[in-house]
Amino acid sequence: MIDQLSWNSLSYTYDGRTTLSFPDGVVHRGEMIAVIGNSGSGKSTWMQLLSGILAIQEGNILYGTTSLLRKSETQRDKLRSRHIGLIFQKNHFLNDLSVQDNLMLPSYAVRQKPDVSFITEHAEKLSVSHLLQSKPSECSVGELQRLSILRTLSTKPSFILADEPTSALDDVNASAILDIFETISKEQNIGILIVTHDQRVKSRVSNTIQIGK
Ligand SMILES: Nc1ncnc2c1ncn2[C@@H]1O[C@H](COP(=O)(O)OP(=O)(O)OP(=O)(O)O)[C@@H](O)[C@H]1O
Repeated sequence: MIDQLSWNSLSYTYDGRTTLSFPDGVVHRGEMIAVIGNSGSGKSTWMQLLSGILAIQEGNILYGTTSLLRKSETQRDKLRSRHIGLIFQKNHFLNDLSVQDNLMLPSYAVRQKPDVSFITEHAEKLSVSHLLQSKPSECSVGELQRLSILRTLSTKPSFILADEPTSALDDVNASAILDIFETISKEQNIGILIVTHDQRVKSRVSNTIQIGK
């Protein structure tokens, strides 16, 4: 378990040309923050750095007191799977499998036995328990977004990094997703970082980090 995620003096250069610099930040478990920036400002790059998908070029990232600096890709993958849950804008579900089987895949990926009672209990809380035997293709966009939150929760992360989780949703569904994040952060003491250009998120978080101008 780690209590905080922090990063400092972070910058990243693509092809020796485009240099992106990021403001320093720290997020604690139980907090919910927004990372806001215009298109092209570097939000995806920042998210990939924080989650260890990209290697650090400049600066440092700490999971608790463990630095990602000079860690191999395999070491970063391990740290990510232990501490971080990722939610992407496009939900990647396998349509040949039931929703429930999809929800169990992350546990198999880290060689753990899926916690079926956790999935059942949280499916109830997220109002998706009636979908567990359905195919992902039979679910709505809002339902898939709630299912992807459940899939991430099943790995019991300390922090969740969510990429534009509300941008494709109408006001009602966006508000429902933000309600769920708020409950998760409080009840399960998870730090939630929402990467977005959706201004609706700003009023719902305790802190906003602006990337770019
Ligand atoms: N693989 C890459 N190679 C070269 N340049 C890249 C690469 N990925 C991103 N960039 C550049 O880095 C800058 C930031 O891109 P990034 O995708 O991080 O921004 P973003 O804020 O997530 O944008 P959006 O909101 O449009 O998804 C852009 O100018 C982009 O063209």
